[in-house]
Amino acid sequence: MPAELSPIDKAKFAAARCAVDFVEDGMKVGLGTGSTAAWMVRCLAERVREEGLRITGVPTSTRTGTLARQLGLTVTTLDEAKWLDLTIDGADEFDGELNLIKGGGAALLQEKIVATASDRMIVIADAAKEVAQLGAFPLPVEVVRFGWQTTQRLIEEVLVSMDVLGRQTALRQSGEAPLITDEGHFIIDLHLNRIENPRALWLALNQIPGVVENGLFVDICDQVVIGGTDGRVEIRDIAEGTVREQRVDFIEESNIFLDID
Ligand SMILES: O=C[C@H](O)[C@H](O)[C@H](O)COP(=O)(O)O
Repeated sequence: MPAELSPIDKAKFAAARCAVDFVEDGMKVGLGTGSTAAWMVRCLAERVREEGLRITGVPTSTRTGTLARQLGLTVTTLDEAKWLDLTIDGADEFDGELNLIKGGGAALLQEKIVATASDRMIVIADAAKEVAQLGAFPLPVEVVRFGWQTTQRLIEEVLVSMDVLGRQTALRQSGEAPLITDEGHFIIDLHLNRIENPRALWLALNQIPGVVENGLFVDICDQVVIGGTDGRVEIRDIAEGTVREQRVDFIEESNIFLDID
């Protein structure tokens, strides 16, 4: 392993490397977005190269699609694949019930569609992503551009009516301009501090005209794989109620570490 790989990248790699072992020959796999998911795409590509695994990937963003193609993975659209065996993705936060906040990288809409169209969703994360209660990470809400300020006001009204603690909302920027998602929408980030009832908030936000989707994933994730900087990995399964530990080797000669930007 190159010396420049940071401890956090080691943890992300460990989680990703362990999770791709759940992928079997012939599977259709949802490919998440973000820095942890990028490790998963690299690990999957390595398994395809070395073991001749035949898998079809459905990317959840333009950038994941580009990376997957560059690494030689076969990718298709969700409409072509129709239904997936498994989706592996990162998260910004997860709680004890495996509710998630996602969308720090603005890919929440495609991520939620793809994860929902999968038999199973596995989240890969470093330990810092685990929280007792969701909400310290700003909750992203994807909104259509038309009338976005009205939508923002309606979101704030919902937060007041639900007695949510923090109520600051902000249009996400990309440099000087508003960030535009892959689907051509804006993102409004909600700075809430703490979310008492993720399910109620998820449903209430999605009732607002102009809201396309929000980054709360409730009852979608089945398993979380938590990577440690020393290669130790914990696998928690919510349905089975099990916790397992495993160890991942950092293989110095692996090609996987050579194409990191
Ligand atoms: O929109 C982005 C996604 O939801 C990511 O999976 C999430 O932000 C976690 O990203 P990272 O693995 O880079 O922390």
